Amino acid sequence: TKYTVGDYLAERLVQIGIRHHFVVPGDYNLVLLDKLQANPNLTEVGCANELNCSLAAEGYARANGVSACVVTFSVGALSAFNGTGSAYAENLPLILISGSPNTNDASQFHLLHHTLGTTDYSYQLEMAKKITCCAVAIARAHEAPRLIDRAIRHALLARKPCYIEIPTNLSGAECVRPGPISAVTYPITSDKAALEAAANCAAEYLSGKLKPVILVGPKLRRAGDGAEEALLKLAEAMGCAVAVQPAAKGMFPEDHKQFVGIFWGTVSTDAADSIVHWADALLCVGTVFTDYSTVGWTAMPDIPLMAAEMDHVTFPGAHFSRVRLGEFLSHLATQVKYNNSTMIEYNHLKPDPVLVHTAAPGDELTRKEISRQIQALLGPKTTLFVETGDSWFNGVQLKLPPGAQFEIEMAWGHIGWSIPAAFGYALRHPDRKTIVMVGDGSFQVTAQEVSQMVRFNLPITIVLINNRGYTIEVEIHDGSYNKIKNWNYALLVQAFNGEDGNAKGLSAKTAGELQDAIKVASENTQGPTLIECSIDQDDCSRELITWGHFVAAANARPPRLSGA
Ligand SMILES: C/C(NCc1cnc(C)nc1N)=C(/S)[C@H](O)COP(=O)(O)OP(=O)(O)O
Ligand SMILES: [Mg+2]
Repeated sequence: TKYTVGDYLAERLVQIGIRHHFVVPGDYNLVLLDKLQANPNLTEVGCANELNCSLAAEGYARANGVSACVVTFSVGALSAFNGTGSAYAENLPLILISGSPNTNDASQFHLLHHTLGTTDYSYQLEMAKKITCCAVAIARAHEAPRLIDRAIRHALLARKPCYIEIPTNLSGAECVRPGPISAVTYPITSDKAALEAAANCAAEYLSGKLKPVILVGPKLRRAGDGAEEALLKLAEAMGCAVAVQPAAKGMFPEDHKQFVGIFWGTVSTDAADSIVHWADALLCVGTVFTDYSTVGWTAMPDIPLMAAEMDHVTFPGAHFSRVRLGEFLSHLATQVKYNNSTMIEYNHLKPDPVLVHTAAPGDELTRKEISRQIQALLGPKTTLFVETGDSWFNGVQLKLPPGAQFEIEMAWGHIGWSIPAAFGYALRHPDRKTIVMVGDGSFQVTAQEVSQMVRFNLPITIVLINNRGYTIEVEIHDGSYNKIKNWNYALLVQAFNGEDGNAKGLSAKTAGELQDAIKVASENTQGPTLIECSIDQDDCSRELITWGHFVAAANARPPRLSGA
């Protein structure tokens, strides 16, 4: 049989480490789906809609490093653009692949289904260019190898999504076999001279400081190439305090003696903000300072920052290009002087462990009791997904034991992300126990994907916190729009079982009922277990209220008058 464009794409996806591809079929991509399915190393994963499909691919990329989402033209792709936006904001190489019209239609001025009803079908590619690092449309089969390789290479290098558009009559067209995958995957290494100079200059800069602190951000993990291990080496070579941004929780071991907590301004944990504000040098590694991570700009560090990024390093008086993060951190670790002044100070100021109250079984369920019981679930093989909402704050406060992982979507912040994303992640990590903390409002956005967890028998535990509405929004700015129709969430999940599923849907109103439900969940190894936890609608974290206050203030800044 002939080797085709679809076979080429399938082989490239497998060569870069993809084993599952997320799809919603449509008549523009059916031949392509056949070709992908024909590759024995790919498992096709159907999703209920393209928003969830793209978010499942986003979650898969967190586990696998790269992912693929295959949709049909326009009606599919425009929804998948949302998960693609998430991959862009969260620095994940998601490969968005869309079927498109037959190559003969444009020149015949045909009006087509699934389009805007004009004869110009180029709008999708133009839109994709804005939300990916590389967007290509294959017009003739012989261009496919060059364009597919280019898009995938850009995505892997930039840790950003890419877009590949394949006309419905080209997926089955003849194509040559791919060349060595190294041409697509080989990274751009540091320039040797720049690496040397950057490490020496940085060591010099730090040696002139009395109180250096390391602040870890979410791009540390996204940089790959051993950056997390290199950071550990550097931290131990310096002996300084290491604080972590909320979106980077889990990227530095929380049982490490130099871990000083999550730095999130006035809603930091473990007084991390005190030691960050005490520092006279802040080595920011892969950090992202947004309005949300700086609590409405109230927590923007006020000293000049030293920033080690994925491919460059800057600090007062210096900039070094083409210096890869992992290599830079490793090299700097051999040059820096030991200076544990910030750990000495931190050990004076760190707060004593707080006594966590254990509710009696008959006590009405509270947010704190839910957190206490989830804390007890965390272990070396667990991964906790925390959804946008008060789950961010409740999740960030939890302590990660060695090996426990944490996933949050704090840059894009699409409510509902956690359900499809946890599904995609768990497919790639069947060896781990995936737990989701999700609010009622978020769950309503993407609930359908629980049915894929059923289909793939994934024992994901979903802790649904039902506080009757959009509480985070209530705290930022309340209104009638923050009320939602309540569902019977436990019953809904049982409905997803159809005639053969193993999902369990439970509800808990007391501490004892939650304890019992968690036991059922831990024993349900053949499917997802959703536990609906009802709490008072005003039972939210103090951090949410404080953070919401400052974010609302930042949103309310008056427009700058022209010329003012
Ligand atoms: C509506 C919205 N954000 C606005 C928003 C709207 N649409 C999308 C896709 N993403 C968003 N973040 C948010 S955070 C809700 O409070 C979430 O409610 P819920 O899941 O119930 O969590 P909490 O009750 O803890 O807030
Ligand atoms: Mg809610």
